[in-house]
Amino acid sequence: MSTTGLLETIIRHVCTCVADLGLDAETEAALTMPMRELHVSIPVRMDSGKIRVFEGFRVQFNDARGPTKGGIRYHPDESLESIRGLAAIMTWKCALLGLPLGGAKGGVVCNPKELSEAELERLSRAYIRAVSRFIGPDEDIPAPDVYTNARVMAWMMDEYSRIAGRNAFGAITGKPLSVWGSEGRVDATARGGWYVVEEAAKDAGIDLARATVAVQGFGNVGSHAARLASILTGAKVVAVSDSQGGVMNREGLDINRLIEHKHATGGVAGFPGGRKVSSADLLTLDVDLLIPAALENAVTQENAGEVRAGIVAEFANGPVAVAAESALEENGVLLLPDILCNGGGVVVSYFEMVQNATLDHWDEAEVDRRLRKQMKDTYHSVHEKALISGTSLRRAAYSIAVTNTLDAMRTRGWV
Ligand SMILES: NC(=O)C1=CN([C@@H]2O[C@H](COP(=O)(O)OP(=O)(O)OC[C@H]3O[C@@H](n4cnc5c(N)ncnc54)[C@H](O)[C@@H]3O)[C@@H](O)[C@H]2O)C=CC1
Ligand SMILES: O=C(O)CCC(=O)C(=O)O
Repeated sequence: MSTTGLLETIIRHVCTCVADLGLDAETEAALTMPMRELHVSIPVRMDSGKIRVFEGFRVQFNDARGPTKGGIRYHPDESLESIRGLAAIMTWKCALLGLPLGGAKGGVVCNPKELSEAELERLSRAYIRAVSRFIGPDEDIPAPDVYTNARVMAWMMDEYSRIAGRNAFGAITGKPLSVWGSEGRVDATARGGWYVVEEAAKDAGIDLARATVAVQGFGNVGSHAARLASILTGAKVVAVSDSQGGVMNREGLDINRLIEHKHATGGVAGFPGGRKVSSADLLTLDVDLLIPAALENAVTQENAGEVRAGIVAEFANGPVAVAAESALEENGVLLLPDILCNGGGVVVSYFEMVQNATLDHWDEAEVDRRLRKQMKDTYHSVHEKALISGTSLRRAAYSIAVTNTLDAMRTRGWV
């Protein structure tokens, strides 16, 4: 899965809106250029005693609607270009969901699987030192993304607090509960995605209780998506994969046992309750619902024609390349766009910010009630817009997001 081309994809989506809304070239430039980019070198002392210098990024794409928000990725193939694209996605996601936030994303070029726990902690703290002047509860609030988690967020919050000289819990979200993370953040992206899928399936006349599901990616988003499938909807997960390989079982996979297997062995491959399937073949299995929950560009022009699922729900960011969309559309595949479908993570991150700012703590039922309403309401506003304008859900979602952002930019006198 290539991470290149993501920004071009997002720019194409925005430019379609610019044309739909009849905007001029200067406004298009203001909507497609990142506001600020940090490109940092991060020296870290390794366990061997030697210094290794890592490359890191933080892109703050647009803050017209509020402080910028978005995760931090640790990945060997990370690049400024892909972080730009992901920061742009965050801008449109927050605007679509009506959050008082702009969009950002960060990344470090590294392979966390090759780092010891102590090296990972030193790297995470050093990254925060490198970007600390540009982030903060009122400026830009990082969160977890690919190959980072609540543990990493705790180190980052602690390092930021040391620099600030005070407890700054609200500087980072996705933290552990002991340092005022929010209930429900850990599975919020997957849960929010299912709330969108539930509504879309109803509108499409699909009975999820009889549906089969394939999930690509078995990390935070993918494993919770697989676990919640039967709990929330009764749907049966028949295939999952991660970076090491995949497993399938037409009778349904036992997801709790699969999670145990992944903890014990490091991957889903070799799970005794199913047979082998490659991550690429999983995408074209005969299932009702395909959930790409790994990296960008999983569905491309090359394999889009072979996708047999009736619904593709983008739980990952940018998993369907722009060039693949027409083939999916021609085959009648209903595509649920990322800025709608995976917004549950940032919604509960926003709830975490609100709780931190007001020294409050909401219970899990309260978080879930608010998340469910926000996701379902947003789906319906996108669906209604798509019906009225006769466009895809993606185009309708971008239209709402760009209009909301543009309203703030115009009101502030930027364009
Ligand atoms: N964590 C969050 O709250 C949110 C994450 N996302 C997006 O969801 C996606 C997944 O993120 P997380 O689950 O947080 O990351 P993660 O690091 O927890 O999991 C990533 C998973 O993808 C797998 N993977 C990597 N390459 C693969 C390949 N070629 N084939 C199959 N699986 C592969 C990894 O093995 C791992 O299981 C990303 O696009 C991320 O940006 C979106 C919204 C929020
Ligand atoms: O929770 C957050 O603030 C950001 C989540 C994120 O990175 C994403 O939605 O892609």
